[in-house]
Amino acid sequence: MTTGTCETCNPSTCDKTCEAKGPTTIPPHELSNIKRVIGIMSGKGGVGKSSVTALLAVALRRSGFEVGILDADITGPSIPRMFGVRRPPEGTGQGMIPPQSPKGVRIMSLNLLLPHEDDPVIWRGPLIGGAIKQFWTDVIWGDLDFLLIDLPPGTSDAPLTVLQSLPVDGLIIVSSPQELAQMVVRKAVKMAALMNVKILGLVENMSYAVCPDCGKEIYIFGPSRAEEAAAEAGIPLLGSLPLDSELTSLCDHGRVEEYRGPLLERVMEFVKKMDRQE
Ligand SMILES: Nc1ncnc2c1ncn2[C@@H]1O[C@H](COP(=O)(O)OP(=O)(O)OP(=O)(O)O)[C@@H](O)[C@H]1O
Repeated sequence: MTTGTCETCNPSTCDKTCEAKGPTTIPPHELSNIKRVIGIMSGKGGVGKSSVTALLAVALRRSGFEVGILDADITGPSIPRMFGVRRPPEGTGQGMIPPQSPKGVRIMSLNLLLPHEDDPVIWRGPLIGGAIKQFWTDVIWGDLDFLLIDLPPGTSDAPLTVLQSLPVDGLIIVSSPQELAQMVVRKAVKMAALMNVKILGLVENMSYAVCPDCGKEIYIFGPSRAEEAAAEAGIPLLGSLPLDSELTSLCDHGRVEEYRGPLLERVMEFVKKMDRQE
């Protein structure tokens, strides 16, 4: 790899540990003033990465922060649906103004540009990477305290584009209690290390269910491995989240901002832990 051109670099074989990463990050739109960029990543699909992104946005917004979500999960976008946002961004001569959720979270997702929400996006890697970069360079995010990036699962082209081209301040890794998910956490952690991106911590989602009658915690997928997985990967554990069918239902109906259940308090705690790390 030569300094300044890490676009085509393979970080797992590059011996320079991405020292070119700094110079190649691209500037945001000139009318965007973003204080912190946080990526939400998972080693594998379906562990609740988008739900954790949405809850983080809700928690931050309720704490009075200006928040945006860049949905980089181009082929499987779910953020607009969770927030009930269908309006496309407003195009101006200068760029795109992202639509806002009812509570004021600014959202940009490819789904907002498609004629129908269920139209598939059958794109190859370079096109996907190009779209993600445009959501950074061509979207007028305005003044944001936090831009959350919902990354596609795994360690493929799209997360690589984000980590190489956008100035990500920290990553949150979402996992579920199954052993397989732990193995892929280690992959995600190694990728972040290769890209020199700080990991803010691990969140174990769907860790347990709470019995509605007696309040007992039931470990459906077996005992939580969150502490063990975080220690093994050498990253802080932000916490474990229970299963809550109210969250599923509100996400399905575009009303995640109305959620007031137990996961939100936990996510508020992550936010405080993240702040203490700064
Ligand atoms: N803690 C939870 N309690 C109840 N339902 C949950 C929880 N976390 C996620 N879900 C539900 O599980 C499903 C998958 O979640 P989500 O879309 O957030 O996963 P993901 O990891 O982003 O998936 P993908 O890999 O497709 O991007 C959704 O229907 C969501 O509402």
